[in-house]
Amino acid sequence: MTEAIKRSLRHSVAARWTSLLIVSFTMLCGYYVADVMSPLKPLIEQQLKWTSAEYGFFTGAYAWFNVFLGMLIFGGIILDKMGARFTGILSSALMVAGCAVKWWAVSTHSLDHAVVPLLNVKAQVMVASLGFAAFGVGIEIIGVTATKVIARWFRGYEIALAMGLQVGTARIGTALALELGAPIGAYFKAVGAPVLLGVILLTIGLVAYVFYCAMDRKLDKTEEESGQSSEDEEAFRISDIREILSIKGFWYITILCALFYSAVFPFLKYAPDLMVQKFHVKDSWAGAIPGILPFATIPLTVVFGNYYDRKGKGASLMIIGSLLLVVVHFIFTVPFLSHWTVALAATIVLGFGFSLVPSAMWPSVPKFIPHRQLGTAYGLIFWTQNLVALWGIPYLIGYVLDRFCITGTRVVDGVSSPAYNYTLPMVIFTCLGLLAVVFGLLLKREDRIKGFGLELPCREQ
Ligand SMILES: C[C@H](N)C(=O)N[C@@H](CCCCN)C(=O)O
Repeated sequence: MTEAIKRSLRHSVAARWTSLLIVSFTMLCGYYVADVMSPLKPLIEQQLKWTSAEYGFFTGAYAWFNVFLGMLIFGGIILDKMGARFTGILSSALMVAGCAVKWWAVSTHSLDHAVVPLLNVKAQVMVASLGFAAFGVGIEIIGVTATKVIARWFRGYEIALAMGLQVGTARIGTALALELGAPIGAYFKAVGAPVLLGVILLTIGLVAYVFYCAMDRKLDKTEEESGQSSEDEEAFRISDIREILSIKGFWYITILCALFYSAVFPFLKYAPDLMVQKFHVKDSWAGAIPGILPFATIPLTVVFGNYYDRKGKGASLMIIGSLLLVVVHFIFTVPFLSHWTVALAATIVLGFGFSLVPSAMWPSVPKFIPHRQLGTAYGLIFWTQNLVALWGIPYLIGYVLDRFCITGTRVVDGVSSPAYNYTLPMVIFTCLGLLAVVFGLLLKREDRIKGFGLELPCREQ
């Protein structure tokens, strides 16, 4: 056997980075579609006559199947049992199909005036929501798949930088959606236009993933030939779930993830309104300051990922990131700090927190979970995050706002809407951040006891 055959493909710099490029591109397309409807809310209300409640119903659909049908848990298990090729193609195809259904629903007139019996929901809203729910399964499972793919190719190399680059690239998709969604919709005078662009992008992403599959097959072959398949290739057993759940560090990182993202993702959904209600930003500029966040995180995630690879300190980075979150939310809580420059400065600091934690959290999991169980482990983490951060907390904040925070009525261009005091929701976000710090500290202590190596560099020196 020649030396060239003996070496696994993952030792090739070009192959490693090409695989990262491909899966990151597929993720970018997914993140574009995940966020493209947010800047279209006014157009949706004007053209499709959806109410805010209907828009909220649609937005929440993202997590329906993931959370209530446990699709993320099954997705993680399928990934460990069937591999990245099968799972990646399946989830990419699901994203395309879900987005196509959503596009059809918002573009057709055949659903006009139809209502779903018993549920009393407009048929158009329901079909678009079902499409978005299917897309939600696809994007979350491809997220788990991409993370495991990167962990496999970059083990012992620049794993945190690679995961940071993947997250940073995906955030370009978010930024494109926020920046381009409304202008494309306005140019074509159609909500469906930027959604159709999403279908096209996702189809290209699927084709790109098919190319990745060829590399993955080649990686399997070279790993086999070089005798490196070892425990990675052992079949996944259902009893592995028990094993994963018996690791205290796994619980700490899962809870930290749920708390941290609960203080970021739902906050971002309400941030434009907070800017208007507390910082007296004009309605038309509501999204300008929160919109800075994805841009700030693109380079920072990469910088912190690189730092973790070279210097380590993963648990400390997660604690610092969570602390920054507490500071930012506390600033947003203080009633007299209401100048827009405060909001701008706080959002930039939030960008640091929102980069520090993801750059350190995702590459830390392979330090204490064996590769063959990684899909299931990430699936369980994503499921908990979907349940708490993407479904439970947004619902709680909406309830708290309606029940306890209405202070009067605002009238803009002759249209009246409730005026809110955001102090209580911001106290909730601050507490979530504080709890994230506590679980970060617990994780660091567990790391010291068990020696996971979270404070050590990821890259073999
Ligand atoms: C929303 C999704 N479940 C999520 O957690 N996304 C993370 C990145 C996770 C992928 C890590 N390779 C995010 O910060 O967007």
